[in-house]
Amino acid sequence: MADLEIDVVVVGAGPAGENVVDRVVRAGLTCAVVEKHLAGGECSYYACIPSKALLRPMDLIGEVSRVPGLELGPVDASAVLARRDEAISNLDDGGQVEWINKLPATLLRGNGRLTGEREVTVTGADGTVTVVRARHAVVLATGSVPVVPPIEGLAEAKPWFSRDATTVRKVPGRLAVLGGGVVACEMAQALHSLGANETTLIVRGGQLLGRVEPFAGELLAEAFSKSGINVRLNIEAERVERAADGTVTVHLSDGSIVEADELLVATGRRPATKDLGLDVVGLDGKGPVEVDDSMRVPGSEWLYAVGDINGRNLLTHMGKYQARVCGDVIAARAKGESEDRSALRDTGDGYGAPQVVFTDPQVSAVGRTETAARDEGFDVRVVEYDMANVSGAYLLGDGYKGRAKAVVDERRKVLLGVTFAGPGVAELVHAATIAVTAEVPLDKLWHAVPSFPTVSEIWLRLLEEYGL
Ligand SMILES: Cc1cc2nc3c(=O)[nH]c(=O)nc-3n(C[C@H](O)[C@H](O)[C@H](O)COP(=O)(O)OP(=O)(O)OC[C@H]3O[C@@H](n4cnc5c(N)ncnc54)[C@H](O)[C@@H]3O)c2cc1C
Ligand SMILES: NC(=O)c1ccc[n+]([C@@H]2O[C@H](COP(=O)([O-])OP(=O)(O)OC[C@H]3O[C@@H](n4cnc5c(N)ncnc54)[C@H](O)[C@@H]3O)[C@@H](O)[C@H]2O)c1
Repeated sequence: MADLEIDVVVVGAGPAGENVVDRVVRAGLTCAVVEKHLAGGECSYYACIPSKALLRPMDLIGEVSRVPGLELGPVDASAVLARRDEAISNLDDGGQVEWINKLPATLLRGNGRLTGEREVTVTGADGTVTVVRARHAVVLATGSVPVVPPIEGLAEAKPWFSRDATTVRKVPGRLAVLGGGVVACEMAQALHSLGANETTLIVRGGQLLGRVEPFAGELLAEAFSKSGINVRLNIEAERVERAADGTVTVHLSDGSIVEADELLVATGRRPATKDLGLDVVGLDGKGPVEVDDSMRVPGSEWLYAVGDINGRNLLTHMGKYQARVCGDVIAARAKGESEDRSALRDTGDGYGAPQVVFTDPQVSAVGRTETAARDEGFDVRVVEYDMANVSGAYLLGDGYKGRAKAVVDERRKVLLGVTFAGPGVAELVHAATIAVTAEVPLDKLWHAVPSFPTVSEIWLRLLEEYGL
């Protein structure tokens, strides 16, 4: 016998979970959301928001240093950390709780676990157990957790993970970072700008940001080295130890060592499926929870998964997009409505989600890289352009360095992917997202005239390079 019967139960109140709640309640269904920590999830308190708050001063330092006549004062790290604290509401989720209550939806504090068909058992911090039964759907939105690589001595050395870096109280003078992906690059640069004077990245692969076009990683590596961040490529960490005085020593595969006050491990994330009761639906919980394009677990009539847990794209905006699809699908199915609407299927993940890396230079990209497009068998043509030659970019500051690359499907004359690297390119990517997802033919794109003198004139230059 359930303690609570409700239309929809969502496990995890991160951005993905909260958006499902929003959509199903708007559609007139009742909903309970289970959260074991803070309503708002990783993104609001430990990931996107604090990291971007810590990166913003570095962005401005870059801007100011590129314009003659402006003077850069010393960075007051404590003021930056205070603004970060404000941005994460001092780890208080009161605002989110109020929002959930107002929807209205029911927030159940505690650990959620599948315990039967359409059934979630919530165990509160005080041991209280509540059994909730969903009439229509259970949605898993528990996010992801950092991967801990199997390196000798690593766990004993008590390394930092992304949460420690984003909620930092005292910036370490010497920082070692394991990994060369997004978290590693963003947090290395943020902490370096706030006083981590000796920062070293230990990167297994041959480039930073291994999933984007190589030129973007190269531009970033160049900027890192110019600012004094040490990048060690093609190298493995073999052993880690922490001495009594707190110094962490990382022993590398070439016999050298890196000494630091803290070691940040940023080697990817895995879906948060531990103790979620996935065996109830015959899943082993070893990888992401696979879903179809309606976000439902194949073979189940009632179980859905959105956000990081399904492994499609570990990005807040894509988790929220999946949540909109999922919430609307659940509502349509509950009401017996037709599902013949494009908004009821996730196609956005398939095109390749847009992503911005908030480093200096920023990197923004959408769609396929050249390599991915070729591997998929497209008839590819590539155009590239040096963004320093765009008037709008030149006016942003002296020595502007940036590059853009477009991957064209020659058969259909549409864009398959676009990548920008350079200061301020975050805001360029949405135009690219529209062009790529809407498959705008290049000869139509030609008539979308960018304003002068904006950096957006890069679009004109790319099309001219193409031959229009
Ligand atoms: C340092 C860092 C920076 C990032 N920056 C960006 C960025 O700038 N832009 C971007 O798009 N993405 C960014 N990301 C990725 C982004 O944070 C995630 O994609 C996003 O948080 C995923 O949302 P989610 O709702 O799936 O999961 P989460 O945000 O992880 O939320 C899951 C929630 O479920 C709860 N939960 C877990 N298990 C249970 C359970 N059994 N019972 C009850 N509750 C449970 C958790 O406590 C949590 O609140 C960043 C990630 C990191 C690590
Ligand atoms: N601005 C943003 O949108 C943003 C910012 C931060 C994080 N995120 C998301 O969070 C997710 C996690 O980020 P991340 O940087 O942890 O993962 P990632 O997958 O981007 O990078 C992981 C890095 O660790 C390396 N690595 C993996 N195993 C290793 C090992 N055993 N030893 C040494 N190196 C190893 C990889 O080669 C890679 O360089 C990403 O998928 C990203 O989408 C997004």
